[in-house]
Amino acid sequence: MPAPASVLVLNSGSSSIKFGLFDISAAEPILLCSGLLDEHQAKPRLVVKSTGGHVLFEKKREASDTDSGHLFADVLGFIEDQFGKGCLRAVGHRVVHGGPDYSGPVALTEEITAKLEALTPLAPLHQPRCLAPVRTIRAIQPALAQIACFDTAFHHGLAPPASRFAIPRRFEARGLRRYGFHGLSFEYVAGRLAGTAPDLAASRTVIAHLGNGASLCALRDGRSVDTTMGLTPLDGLVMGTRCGTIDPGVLLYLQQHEKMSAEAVQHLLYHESGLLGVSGLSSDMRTLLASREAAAGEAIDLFTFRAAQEIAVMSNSLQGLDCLVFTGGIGEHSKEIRSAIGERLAWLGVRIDPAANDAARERINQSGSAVDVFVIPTNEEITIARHSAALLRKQPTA
Ligand SMILES: Nc1ncnc2c1ncn2[C@@H]1O[C@H](COP(=O)(O)OP(=O)(O)O)[C@@H](O)[C@H]1O
Ligand SMILES: CC(=O)OP(=O)(O)O
Ligand SMILES: [Mg+2]
Repeated sequence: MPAPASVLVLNSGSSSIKFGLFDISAAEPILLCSGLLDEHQAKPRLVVKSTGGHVLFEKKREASDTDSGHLFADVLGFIEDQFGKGCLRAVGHRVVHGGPDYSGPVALTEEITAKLEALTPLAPLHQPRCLAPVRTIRAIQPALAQIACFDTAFHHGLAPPASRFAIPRRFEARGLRRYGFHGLSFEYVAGRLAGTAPDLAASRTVIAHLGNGASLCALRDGRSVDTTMGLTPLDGLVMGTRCGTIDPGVLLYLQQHEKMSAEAVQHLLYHESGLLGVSGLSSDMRTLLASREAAAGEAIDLFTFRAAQEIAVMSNSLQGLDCLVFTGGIGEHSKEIRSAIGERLAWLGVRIDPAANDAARERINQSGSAVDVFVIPTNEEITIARHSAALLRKQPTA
């Protein structure tokens, strides 16, 4: 049997690397196998599984393997062995920041890769992790097409005042504005919502992507009109290790009075803050939920307080709230967090049904709730596969 035309999708998040291999010979990509490297684990391993859940390939990440480059070389080797030489048509990458220029996927040339690498200061936790595999794969298979799909693209239509910062206008001309992230996730979830509840497709919807990184998107007619992340993925909600929205005076204080360098402040806000900083224990919500320590409870409390607060802000941008959707590692798996956020939003008419919430059903609101509430597992990988396949059809030599 000839090897199926396929696309390898890489989704490099802040705490995990996910990948999927998709057969793209039909109109809708079909998953052939998937992999995960969860960096919350003490000894991270890349585990590749068949769609039936069988482990096909396992690889320990070496301590020296800081950018996971060798893992991708192994993954390419595994794909050739398992699915045949020449089946790969392209690698589709999640690239977190697309800057002002990209409103959709793009075939990665050397020039574009360098331009995206230059955006590293705007997403220091993600951009190098997303782009390192591009260089590794180019070194191994220079002729293989590589395609970037951006977190920022879904929010490209954001307009003032939502996109504007209250700083002198000359900085806006230099690109300092709200870009927003998690767009591949919001795009997928909005599509699923439209399929599941077509009457809600045009409604005033807030999608809460709650993972290690966390952000909200306010959607009207399925399009992003506001979002909590800004120029960088540091803004908005409390995250695993990121602070979210903070008085900018804190940054000045740290530099001027604590005598911290800009690099030290950056490290503090991206790597040592959020759930980890407040709990002093862990960035992993599972660990905090299982802990009896008071500081763990306080970190969870701040997380749900800020999430509910920002959902109210997004509802104001929409002038009301018809539908709330939870997604991301925490949003999909934690009934406790969904319930706590729902309780804080009771004044907005959110009523979560405890039994439906416990069972993580797709719809979890009570029948009398003014707001429809859903849990929709995200799938950034298939979104990237769809975009990559579409670009290959348009530009077969991509
Ligand atoms: N069963 C669970 N209960 C609570 N939190 C969970 C559960 N499973 C996963 N999580 C949380 O999801 C987070 C990872 O989310 P995910 O969206 O996969 O991360 P990333 O931002 O790296 O893509 C972890 O930090 C973990 O705290
Ligand atoms: C943009 C972002 O924060 O992504 P992640 O949640 O994967 O870290
Ligand atoms: Mg993610």
